[in-house]
Amino acid sequence: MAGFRDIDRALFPIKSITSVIEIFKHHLERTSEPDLALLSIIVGAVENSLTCGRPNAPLQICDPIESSRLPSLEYHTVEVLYNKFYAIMKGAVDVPVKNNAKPQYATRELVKKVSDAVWNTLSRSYYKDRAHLQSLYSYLTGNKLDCFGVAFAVVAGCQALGFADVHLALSEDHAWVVFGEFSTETAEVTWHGKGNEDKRGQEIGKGVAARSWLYVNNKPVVCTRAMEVAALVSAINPSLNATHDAYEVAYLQQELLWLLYDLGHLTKYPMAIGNLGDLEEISSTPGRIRCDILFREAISSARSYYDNMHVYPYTYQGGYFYRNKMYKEAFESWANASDVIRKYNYSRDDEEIYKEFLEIANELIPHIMKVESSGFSANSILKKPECFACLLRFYDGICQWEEGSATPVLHIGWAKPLVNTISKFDSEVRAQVNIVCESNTGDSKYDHRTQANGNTNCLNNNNYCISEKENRSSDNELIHAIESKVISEESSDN
Ligand SMILES: CC1(C)CN=C(N2CCN(c3ncnc4sc(CCF)cc34)CC2)S1
Repeated sequence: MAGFRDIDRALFPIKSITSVIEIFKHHLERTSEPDLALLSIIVGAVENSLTCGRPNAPLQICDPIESSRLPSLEYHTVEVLYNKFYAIMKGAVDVPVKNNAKPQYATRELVKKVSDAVWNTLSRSYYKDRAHLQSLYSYLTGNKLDCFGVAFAVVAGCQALGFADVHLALSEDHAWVVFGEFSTETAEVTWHGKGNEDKRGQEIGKGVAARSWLYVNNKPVVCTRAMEVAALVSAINPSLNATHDAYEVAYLQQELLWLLYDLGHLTKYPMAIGNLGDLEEISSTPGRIRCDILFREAISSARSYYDNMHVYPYTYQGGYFYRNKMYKEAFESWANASDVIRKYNYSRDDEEIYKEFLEIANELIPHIMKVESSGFSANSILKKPECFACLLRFYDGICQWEEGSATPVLHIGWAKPLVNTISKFDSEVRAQVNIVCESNTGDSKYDHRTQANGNTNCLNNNNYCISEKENRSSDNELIHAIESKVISEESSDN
């Protein structure tokens, strides 16, 4: 088999987390390209045995990493699964072999056939959002995959068939493939969300779909083979249940992410850096950079390589500040996240990021206001105009997200916490927020019609800009405008 080399064989049977890391090291450092199917089967087997295993297995008191509760993973077990995967792929596509030379680039037809091969071997009905359905181990032993897992399996299948041009493309909530001589062809290979007809085989949205956050304005993470390994490592799920993680699985994920980080394979992968930051916040690795630095690196990666069109790097950072009671900094991260989403039109495929902003606006910020207004301190954020400015920028971004969208974002549930939050700042604090107006900046999302008022709403920390024509001279008018929206909606609701 392509995947198995003597060195791999020598590392079996796998009895420890350390030997899994050795196999990844070998594939990443000493092979032309890492074998996605082999690595996914191995981590899937390890994750399965430590998170879905027998609940009352005798808890051995032992070194959790060297001789963990891991039942030893035999070479034969992995070999059988690997051969099964290869047979499914080989059977699905009779790769035309002309004068013994297989075509070197994949075609849309081939990609669709591989996607069909995976699709048609999945269980008829299962809970798609369940944990531990992301690996080829889950696919080959249980015929179950989540939506990311299907996309990954297609790329691993194309690799097994010898098509080195097929790569995984990742947005913040969807996955597809790129292929062809210049990686310019794109194809849907999996489903997205609930109750949506899948678009498998079609190229990625050019039209109105392209303006939605789901396709990140055509700035997806286009993976190399090593970044595909980073994606399968990011998809490792250490959850034992709703409240506990299997610490050996979390340790394995953290060590593998550091290995990929040191080899430079996370440089263009903001979410993987963010995942590593989350793991480091829980349990920091001695001698490694701090988690807050990692969150900053994720943001600069998104700004450098993806035109700052990704939201999650700012919500990784905002979540960290919030958990560590650094509320002023959290407001700034969330305002920066809002500056990203304002550039998009809201579409019904964007539920995940909608829920993210809803939780920030209606749970996290109100919680901060509650704790800040209970204790009296001169250092309170309620005394800081820059905090008020960040909040206005945060809300303004969501308002602009809604503007020009076919689907509304805001409803009465948003307005009450919003008014409640804004009115916690005294007028002399609010008055210190400098309201200035700037002209239209950057290419507008209103597909190049000038906006009704000819200006873009924009705001940075020390000035809040509203469109001149509306010219709300003070934010009191803003509050009255919002309150009147609340009242009018309440009356229409009754
Ligand atoms: C700030 C947060 C709420 C914390 N975790 C977040 N995520 C957890 C990890 N996520 C991811 N991490 C690595 N790679 C990918 S590719 C992808 C789209 C489906 F394929 C998601 C995702 C998604 C985002 S965002």
